[in-house]
Formats: sequence, structure tokens, C-alpha cells
Amino acid sequence: MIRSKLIQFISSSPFISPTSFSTINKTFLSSTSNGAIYSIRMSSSGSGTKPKVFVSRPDIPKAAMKLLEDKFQLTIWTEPRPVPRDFLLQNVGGSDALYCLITDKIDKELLDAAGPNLKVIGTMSVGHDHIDMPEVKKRGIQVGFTPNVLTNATAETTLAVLLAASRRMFEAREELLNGGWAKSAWGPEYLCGQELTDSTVGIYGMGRIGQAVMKRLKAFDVAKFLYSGRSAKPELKDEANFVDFDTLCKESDFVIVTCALTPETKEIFNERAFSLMKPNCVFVNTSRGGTVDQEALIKALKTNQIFSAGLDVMTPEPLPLDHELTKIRNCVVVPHIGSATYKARTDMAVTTAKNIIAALEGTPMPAKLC
Ligand SMILES: O=C(O)C(=O)CO
Repeated sequence: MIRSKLIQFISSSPFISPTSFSTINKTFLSSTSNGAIYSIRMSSSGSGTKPKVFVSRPDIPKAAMKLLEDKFQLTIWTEPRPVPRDFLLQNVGGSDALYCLITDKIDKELLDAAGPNLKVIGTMSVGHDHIDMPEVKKRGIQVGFTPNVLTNATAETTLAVLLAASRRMFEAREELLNGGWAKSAWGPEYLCGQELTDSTVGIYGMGRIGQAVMKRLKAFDVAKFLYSGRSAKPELKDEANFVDFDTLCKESDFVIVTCALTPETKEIFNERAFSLMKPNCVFVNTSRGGTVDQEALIKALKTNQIFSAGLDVMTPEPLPLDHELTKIRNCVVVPHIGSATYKARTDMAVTTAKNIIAALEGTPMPAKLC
């Protein structure tokens, strides 16, 4: 309310033209081509010689901001939501580095807007499908990312959605709240689900996160682990069998997707893949929504072709409130919280800051993508 009043006041202020900045305690206001006024914070006067870093979110863990503030002139988007595209395009120009998130699309248009000074992009993520990598490489821009530090948190989330989907936790809560439990009481088949004990678990994409998921699932007395993806990993020969994609779909009681989104994995879980799966199959996705043909998944869930799904990722994100996925009984959906622990997010932010510092100071990045 106060903010919208402030914006109204600023909009009608004769001192602020559509392209000008106005100082309010180091917070600057800028309007976009459609007339909306947003604010950014600048960490120093702007006339210094420090390299310029655009930070696309204000709620970056403090430990990382401190590292950046000490060395650079920062321009920081001030609202805890993704920076509007047109605003980013208008304000990123002249930056030496860009601190971005998976919600920021880094494409040719954005790189053009940033201009020739841009030397490094630090993405606070392990996934990088939001970055046009060929274009970035062509321009000689370095990219840093955050592998390893979010592996455990994401593996934990994978288990959480797997168990919620296999043991029908969302349905159970609904029953508790809507009186269903009061009606049926304890019943032999009431809210029964699928058990991991003696099951076959298939992991698609046995990278760092896939392996961390397998390690945790071993405690559940799984009978067999299968995995599929680009290539077999000899070091896993005693723990899991490398199989082709169809075998993974056909033989697994749980199919878990932990691969990166690439042109090869785009919508690889399609109608045909779901038709191969067992009716008791629990499908879990904590990678990217784009690996799934969502209409095909919805059909497979509605027709009980598979038992249930646990999804941390989907298309689009955020999911509209009335989206079909939110209404399907046997689908557990959570809002992309894979790496959402304080520890992981702090480590991701610090790694991103260190990547940017290293690139701008000409030393090796802790986690370099290119
Ligand atoms: O790091 C990533 O790629 C994420 O999806 C954040 O959880």
C-alpha cells in the first residue's frame, strides 16, 4: 500500500522523467518503456572506478552480498521477485558482471543490452538452461555456477516428494481436513500407497544429485537400482545397473528424474514413456519441468496409467493457481524448493559471489561452467 502510494507519488512527480534516476537513500527509481516505475539500490555513488555488478535479486544471503559490496559497485533490484525483463534490459548496460538466478533469461537480447563490458555471468544455480550458452561462449563471456553445494538439499527434497507421492501425504492431509478420515476411520486399504522396500528404483540422470538420491534410498532396503542417461559410470557397477531408457521406464517401480534439461532430454518423458511404466509406478521430477511432456503426464495420472507423481518442477513456473496439476488427486506438487535450505542457499550465493570475484580479478573461478 505504502509502496504503491510511493510509486503513485513518483509517477506524478515532475522531477522524474521516464529515463531518469532519483536518489532516495541510495535507492534509485527508474521507469520502463511501459511507464512502470521500479527501484534499484546502488552500493556506491556510481562515479568510482570499481567494476560494476548487476544483482538481479535483493534477498541474496548476506555473506555473499558482503563479499561483493567490498569490491564492486553494485546495482541491486530491490523487490523480492524476479526483476521485470524490460527493467533488466534497461539497467544492465555497462555492467562488468551479472549475478543472476534461474528466473532471469540470459539470451542474445540481454547480452546485447549488457554490452561489451560484460565479462562474467554468475548464476546462483547448478542448472543453466536459462542461459544461451552458445551465445555466451561466442562472446567470450565466462559463466560460473553452483554445483555440489546444493546436491544434498536437492536429494533431500527428492526423497520428500517421493515419499509424499508414494504414501499419498497430500491426499491424507486433505482427508484429515475435509472429514474423509472421520467417515472411513482406519480401513484395510484406506490411503494405501507404494513401498520402497524390495522395489526397483530407476534414476534418469545419475549425476551428483542422482547419486546422492541413491545413497539415501539405500536405507529404505530398495532391491535394485537402475539408471539411464548419456553414459554408464564404471564406478557405479556394484551399486546400479545402466539400462536403456525404455528398460528404465518398464522395470522401475519408482522413476526419478535428476538430469539436466538439454535438447536431448527435452520432453523425454512423453506419452510413449508413460505408456511403458507400470501401474504402480511413482514418477518423481526434481530436475526441470521441461523434461516432461506435461499433458502426457496429466493423462497418465488421470487414467491411473501410473500410480502417482511428485513434482518439484513443472511448466510453467510459478504454476497458475487453477492449473490442472494442482487438482489431480495423485499428484504432489511443490514450488521448486529443491535447494531451499538456508545452508544450500547461503553456499550457492557465496559460490556465485566468489565466481564473479575470481573472474573479475583474473583468478580461477571456484565453479566455472565456461
Ligand atoms: O540450481 C538449480 O538449478 C535449481 O534448480 C535451484 O534449486
